[in-house]
Amino acid sequence: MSAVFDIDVSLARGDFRRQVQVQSDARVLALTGVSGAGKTSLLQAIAGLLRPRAGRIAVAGRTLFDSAERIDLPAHRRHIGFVFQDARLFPHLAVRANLGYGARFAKDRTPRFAFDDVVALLGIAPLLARRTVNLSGGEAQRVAIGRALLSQPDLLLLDEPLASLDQARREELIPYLQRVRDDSGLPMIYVSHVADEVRRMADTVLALDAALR
Ligand SMILES: Nc1ncnc2c1ncn2[C@@H]1O[C@H](COP(=O)(O)OP(=O)(O)OP(=O)(O)O)[C@@H](O)[C@H]1O
Repeated sequence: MSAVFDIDVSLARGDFRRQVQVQSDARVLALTGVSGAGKTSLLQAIAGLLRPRAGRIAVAGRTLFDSAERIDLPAHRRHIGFVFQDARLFPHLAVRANLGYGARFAKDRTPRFAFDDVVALLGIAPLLARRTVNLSGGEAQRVAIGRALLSQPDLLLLDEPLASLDQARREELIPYLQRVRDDSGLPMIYVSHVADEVRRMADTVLALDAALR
C-alpha cells in the first residue's frame, strides 16, 4: 500500500528552487515554514497550477504528476479543493450560486458531499440568499470551504485559511475546519505559520526549512 502523501519534487519559480520530499500516512498534514519556504508553491504543484521541474506527486494512491512516466494530469482532472487565505468568492453571485459553482466541476463525479449536508456542516443555511459582499470574513471562508467540498474533491488543500481573520473570527472558524476534517474523511494539507492552529488541525507536521537558492 502506498503512502497517503507520496511526493518527491523539485520546484522552480523565478530564481526560487527547492526539493520537497514527503512520505506520510497521515490523513491531515500540516505544512509550516518561514515565508518564502515554498509552501504555497508546493500546494500549487499538487493542484496542477505550477509545473514541477521533475519528480512525482501521488496522493491516496493516485499519481497526479510523474515526470519519468510523463504523467501530468490537468488541474481539473486532479479533483482537488483549494481554500485560499481570502475566500475569493464571486462578488456578483449570491452564496447559493457560489456554492453551485463548485458543483459545476463535479458533473461527472459520484457526489460524496450533498448540498444540504455541506450547508448544515458549515452552518451556512441562513446565508444562502445573501450577497457575498456583505459577508464577514469568517462567513465568507465557510462558504469558500463549502464551495470546495461541493466540487467533490479527493483532496483538500487549505492555504492559511485563517490568516486574513482577526483572533475572534479565527476561534469561530476553527471548529468548522475541525468538523470538515472529521466528517469529510478527505486527505488534507493545511498550511499555517501558527503553532497552536497546526496542533489543533493536524497530527503530523511537515516543516519546510528556508529554501536554498
Ligand atoms: N510568480 C512568481 N514568480 C517568481 N517567483 C515567485 C512567484 N511566486 C512566488 N515566487 C517566489 O517563490 C518563493 C516561494 O514562494 P511561496 O509563496 O511558495 O512561499 P510560501 O512559503 O508560501 O511563503 P508565504 O508564507 O509568504 O506565503 C519565494 O521566494 C517567492 O518570492
